[in-house]
Amino acid sequence: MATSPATGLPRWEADPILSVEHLFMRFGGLIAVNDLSFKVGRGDITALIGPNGAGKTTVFNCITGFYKPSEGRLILAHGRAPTPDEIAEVTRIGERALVGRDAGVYLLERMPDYRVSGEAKVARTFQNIRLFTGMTVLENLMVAQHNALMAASGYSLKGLFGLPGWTKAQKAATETAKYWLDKVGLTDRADDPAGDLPYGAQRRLEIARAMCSEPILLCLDEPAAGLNPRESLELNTLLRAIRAEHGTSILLIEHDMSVVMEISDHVVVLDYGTKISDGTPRAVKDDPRVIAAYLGVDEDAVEEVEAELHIEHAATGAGA
Ligand SMILES: Nc1ncnc2c1ncn2[C@@H]1O[C@H](COP(=O)(O)OP(=O)(O)OP(=O)(O)O)[C@@H](O)[C@H]1O
Repeated sequence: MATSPATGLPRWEADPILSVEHLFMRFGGLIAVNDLSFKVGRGDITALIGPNGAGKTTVFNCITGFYKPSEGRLILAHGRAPTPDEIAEVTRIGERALVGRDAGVYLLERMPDYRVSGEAKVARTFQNIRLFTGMTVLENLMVAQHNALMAASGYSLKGLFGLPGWTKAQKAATETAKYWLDKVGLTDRADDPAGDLPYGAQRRLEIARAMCSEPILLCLDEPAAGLNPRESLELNTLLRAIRAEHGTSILLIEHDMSVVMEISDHVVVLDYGTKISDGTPRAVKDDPRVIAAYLGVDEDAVEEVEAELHIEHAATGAGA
């Protein structure tokens, strides 16, 4: 387990980059997220797991500003860990962030999605791939840097006249795009439409696109979905490299247990919107509540139930 040398505590307790506090998300009468609290350690790979409909994507949507939570606080820390006084201060004054010289505290529940990505530096990918399929692979990575390029243009016509600040920013954006193309093994496909890439390559391109915005926290919604075993292994290597070489903290939703158990430092388990377990992969795997809710459904048991259902369907003439 990754622990803090100073305190011996797990990193997510000693130095959280994200603290989710008493998060609720209600859709009419449905409570999709129910008083959820957990922490994401700086530099950790944290997995959010749970059965279908447990509320994982809703949590992501709250963190990344796509949903405004019904209740709760989402504290993102830049630089050193903020003190409780700093957190209390930004909460009290009603601002979305308090940014000092060596630290910044961002309250994500107060920010729309474009500020979460642009200011708080939280990037995400989606369960269903959302690339610009008609644009080339390289263009997808340049579009991801639109914010930086617009800032360099002074939101004016500087770009059209090729002024030095703009030209420099454009060169830097191209270099960043080339770097990530190389990292995800897509340099030779740079000029092909993104929609022509095989599925696994599109998933890697999505991660590269998210990394072009230089996030401090990368949120990945089922990055291994639809990947074959070789591609899953490559994904593990890529995520480890992102963490090791860029110090980016990673929060991922994943159903593929080989990915979760292999690369996570910390696993948080949801069931019906409530946290049922939180700890190291090993601790969570052995937790009876998790076994009961999720991991414990072994294939034999599933097959038995399915067989029974088929017999019932046949007897009643119902179902396919
Ligand atoms: N926009 C919405 N409006 C109404 N209900 C919603 C909305 N988004 C999610 N839900 C409901 O909230 C619950 C949690 O859904 P969510 O997609 O977060 O689960 P999940 O754990 O990500 O599931 P999966 O693993 O299947 O993707 C579900 O009952 C879902 O139907």
